Amino acid sequence: MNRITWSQLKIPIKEISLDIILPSGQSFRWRKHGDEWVSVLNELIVILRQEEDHILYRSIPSQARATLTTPIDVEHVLQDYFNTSIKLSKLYREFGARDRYFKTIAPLFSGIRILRQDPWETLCSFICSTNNSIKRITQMIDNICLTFGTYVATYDGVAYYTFPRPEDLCASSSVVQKLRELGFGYRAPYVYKTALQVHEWELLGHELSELRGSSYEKVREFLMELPGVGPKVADCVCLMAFDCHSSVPIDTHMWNIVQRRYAKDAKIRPSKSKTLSKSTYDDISSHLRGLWGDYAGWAQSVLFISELRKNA
Ligand SMILES: Nc1nc2[nH]c(O)nc2c(=O)[nH]1
Repeated sequence: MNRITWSQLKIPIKEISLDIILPSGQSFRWRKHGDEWVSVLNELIVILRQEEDHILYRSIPSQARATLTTPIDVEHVLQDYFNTSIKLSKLYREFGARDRYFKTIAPLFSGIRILRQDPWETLCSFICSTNNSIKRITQMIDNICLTFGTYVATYDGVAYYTFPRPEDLCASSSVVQKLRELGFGYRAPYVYKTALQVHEWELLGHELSELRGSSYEKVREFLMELPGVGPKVADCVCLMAFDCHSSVPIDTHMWNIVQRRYAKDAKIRPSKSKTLSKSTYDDISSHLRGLWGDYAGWAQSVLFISELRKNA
């Protein structure tokens, strides 16, 4: 019997649709149990249930933390994670006024917002995302948490773990072999070497989150120095963890949309190739940034998800 009480986060469904956002490739750690979404944030199991005018939430602290005195302000954690200070209906109106195609798509996909995720978890997850499906990435992320993370608690018969920190993933080079066994393939050494570099940077007294507030160009340049991080991975991480709201990632879904809808205006020649040259990538990305403005990455997400669902 579960006696944890529910609290309310005041945000209507048109501002946030959990059923659209949480399984759509921004985070790979949310699980649906009946009508509840469950994950781990800040070492807490967080349980969400969407209602028309608000989200109901409750949490279970990690067993290791249960005896600590300062309780975590879960409402604040969720407001931060869901970027609730950003008003989505206003953004949708602005995108619609700038872009006729967006205006036709938007009514079918309301409530799509960008999550503000932990930088390390996002970086590591998107290194795993190259040439990969959401289902497989989710499986890999489950495996890495189970093997290298710390146990939080069990809810509804499922054990939840934290996402491993960089130091957990670079303790020894045998990590690479273990990651390969967990299905990471050629991405295994990238995860290990990136963990090593980030950990060394942390030992110098830095943390990834200190890059929040830096320009998009600076954050992107930093990320692209890391093993396994190309333009698309860097742009996703910029957008979903570093507050670079104008970042526009271009993958095969976006490339398909661009060829159908934006190629003429962006002066992009159609191509059957699935891979983009650096200059085509940059041209498309900066054209869409110019079209949609400072929150271009939020508009990208609506179109990305519309294409994802079309191909599902
Ligand atoms: N909103 C977006 N989510 C994504 N997941 C993923 O793998 N790529 C993307 C993306 O471009 N946008």
